[in-house]
Amino acid sequence: MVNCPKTPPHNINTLVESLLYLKLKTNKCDMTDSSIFIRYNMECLIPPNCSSLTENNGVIEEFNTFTTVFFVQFALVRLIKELLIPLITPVLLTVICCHLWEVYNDCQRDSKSNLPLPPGGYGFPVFGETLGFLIQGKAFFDKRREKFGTLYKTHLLGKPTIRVIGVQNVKRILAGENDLVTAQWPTSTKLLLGDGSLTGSGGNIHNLRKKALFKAFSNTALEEYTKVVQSITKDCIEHWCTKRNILAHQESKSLTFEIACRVLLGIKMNKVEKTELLGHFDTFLSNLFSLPMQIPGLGLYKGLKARTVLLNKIGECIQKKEKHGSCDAFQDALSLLMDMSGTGRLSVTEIKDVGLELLFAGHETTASATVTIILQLTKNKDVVSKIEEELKSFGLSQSNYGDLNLEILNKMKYLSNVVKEAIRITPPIGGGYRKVLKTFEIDGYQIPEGWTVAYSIRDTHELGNELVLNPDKFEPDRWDSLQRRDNEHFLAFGGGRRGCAGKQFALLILKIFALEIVRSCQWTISNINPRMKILPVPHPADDLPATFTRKD
Ligand code: HEM
Repeated sequence: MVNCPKTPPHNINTLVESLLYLKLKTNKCDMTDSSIFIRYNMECLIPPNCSSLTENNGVIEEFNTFTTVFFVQFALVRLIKELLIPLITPVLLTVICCHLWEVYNDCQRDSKSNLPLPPGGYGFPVFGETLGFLIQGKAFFDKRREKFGTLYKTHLLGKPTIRVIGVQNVKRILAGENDLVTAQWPTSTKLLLGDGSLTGSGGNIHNLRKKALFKAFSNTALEEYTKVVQSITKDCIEHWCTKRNILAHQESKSLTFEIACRVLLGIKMNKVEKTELLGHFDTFLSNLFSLPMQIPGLGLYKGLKARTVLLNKIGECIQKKEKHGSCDAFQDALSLLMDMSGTGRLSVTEIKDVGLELLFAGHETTASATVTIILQLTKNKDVVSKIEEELKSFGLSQSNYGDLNLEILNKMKYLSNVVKEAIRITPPIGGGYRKVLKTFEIDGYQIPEGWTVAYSIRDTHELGNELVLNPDKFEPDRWDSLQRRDNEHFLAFGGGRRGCAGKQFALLILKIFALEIVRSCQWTISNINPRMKILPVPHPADDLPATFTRKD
């Protein structure tokens, strides 16, 4: 028999301790013999007036169950202490923080308004739903549209944001510039485009800068640009046919970058210079929507470095023009802007920022649209045939036909419809951001002062309406019947005071591109339903491998 401790154990812990102590320290007790083990414990536990252990088999059995329960409990307590608490605590803390984050953001509503905030959520503290947006792209917005409808709250790029979809509501925001809303791009976009840009300005300053741009996109200027755009496009398509196998998206970017550099800034480059500059531009563009933190290695930091290189290049162009004038037979947009600065309207810093903005606004957007044109013409052979017919009717089917001009291009209605339908079905710019100047109401919800409102072109076009039926179908002919009610369903160029400054120039580039590929080459695409990425502009994830050959 083992000596009992002087005082019998009173509770679970002491009992377990004594059992373990026994197990580990005394060799007198054979642990495989449970009866000795139980007997020892019973002797320690049973009250002194209890007769003999052997006479209390029922008690022993009861105690047997009792110790089993103890051990199970003991194991459970250890499991909870050592495994679950370290795991559960962070999850619990995250849930609490997210809840507080929701409450904090909801408190930013306009308390003077009785209207509720739209449905939706703000994601994780500080980051909001930005990471989901950057990682999932279009699927992020699709899921929310499905869940919350055409008006919802979110937290993007450091700001509580309300996303608005639908022609009428979007038009209300576009028309409300300077009254209900003002331009508000994410901090990263603002820093990268600069204070001197149109995007970064509001009120009178914005009006002045925009007026200065009118001259760069007047009909006279566009007529001059037509020849240059056509010549660059023809050379480029010729090069595609010689090369045969191309990555259509990469090549389109190279084409529109060359057009933008040449026509907008008057920069002529060799292949090496172009590749180098395009590399900087890609870095600049891919970081336009990044977290607002200037930390080495992060997007914004890289984007700002690329911006410096690009601004230096534009600065060189300005200096050259100041010394030697324009080296081209035509006046590029930068020269026209510099003319305006002669009258004291734009400073050199503004011209540089606007120059960079034009390069940004005019090159990726049109590259995205040219890829859509290639893709849609591949899928819709009947559309190609109709363009060919129209070219024939204008006597333009031969690829060696001389210079195009603005008048002919404007007369080609079917070609215009094709271009328009391409940017309806895949709008190069998905939408815009604004800051709310005073609280207003949409569909019974408040859009609070100080918040960001993001209007969506892409979702609105995708949804269609009673006039735009079958919105996922590529139907250039739909514009014949809708022509006069254009702005009721076509938002690709935005609208109001902040509508696209380069709209006519963009249409010019795209019409010339569609015309030249249809009349001079044939092509095939290996994957006609590529996965699409939406940032910075929509483009196929595989860059659209294609094979081009000359028609003749
Ligand atoms: C298919 C091609 C293009 C599309 C779909 C497009 C679309 C847009 C949209 C939707 C906006 C308004 C953004 C907002 O509401 O905040 C905009 C603004 C602007 N676009 Fe375009 N754009 C295209 C091509 C161009 C080109 C070629 C240029 C010039 C070279 C250009 C220059 C601008 C400028 C300067 C603004 C700012 C206007 C302002 O803030 O007042 N865009 N564009």
